[in-house]
Amino acid sequence: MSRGILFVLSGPSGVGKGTVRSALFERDNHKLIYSISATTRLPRAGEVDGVDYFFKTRDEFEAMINNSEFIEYAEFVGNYYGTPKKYVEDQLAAGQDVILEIEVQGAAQVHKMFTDAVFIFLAPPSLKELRKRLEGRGTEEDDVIAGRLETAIREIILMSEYDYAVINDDVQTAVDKIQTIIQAEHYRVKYIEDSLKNKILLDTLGGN
Ligand SMILES: Nc1ncnc2c1ncn2[C@@H]1O[C@H](COP(=O)(O)OP(=O)(O)OP(=O)(O)O)[C@@H](O)[C@H]1O
Ligand SMILES: Nc1nc2c(ncn2[C@@H]2O[C@H](COP(=O)(O)O)[C@@H](O)[C@H]2O)c(=O)[nH]1
Repeated sequence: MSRGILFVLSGPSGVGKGTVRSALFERDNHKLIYSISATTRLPRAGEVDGVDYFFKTRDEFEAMINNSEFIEYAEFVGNYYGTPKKYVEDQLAAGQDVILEIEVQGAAQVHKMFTDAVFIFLAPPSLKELRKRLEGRGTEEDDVIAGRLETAIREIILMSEYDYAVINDDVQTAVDKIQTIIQAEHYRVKYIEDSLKNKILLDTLGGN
């Protein structure tokens, strides 16, 4: 069985990564597995431990860092965020595609470790629209929104390091594009089974 493909969806806070991922999963019949991150951020209203995030204290998170339990982790506007290693590695080994929804420092760490991973940058149509989305979500105080917008400028500059860039103007259009990327990645020559290559060659030589 061939390994699954690791997809990394990154982009500034508030661009719509979670919204686009949920819409993608509604269409995808869960062929793609979402990796739930750990964070020291406090849960927002309605967020559930083990569904949205694994919510940790700073001490718990730092113990996980010391035990090498993360593929990557980063500090983002005052909180830790990280991707638990075991779940992702188990799913990939079982042939499942996995998607990470993470900020850019973490994506850069994944890039070093997983050379076959596919990196998609979700971009806002403009910084003005990004601010509108962050304010409209209403989950952060003004000072945190300001910190996230300041970070967004540095993140958008890094877009050129990614394999693909998708502008999230309209959610369904962004999902169409990401679905196309996922499908295309499966047609890479390196994923064609040797048995299929042999069959093509043998059929040709047999003259049938
Ligand atoms: N294409 C879009 N057009 C208009 N609003 C959008 C669009 N996509 C997402 N939104 C809205 O923008 C806000 C932020 O979206 P979302 O929470 O999915 O962003 P995010 O990138 O996952 O944020 P974070 O990184 O902070 O978790 C939400 O209120 C969402 O409804
Ligand atoms: N490097 C990582 N970044 C992560 C991870 N999980 C989420 N994130 C990103 O953090 C910011 C803030 O998230 P929020 O839920 O507080 O709005 C956002 O860009 C997320 O994508 C992770 O495991 N590693």
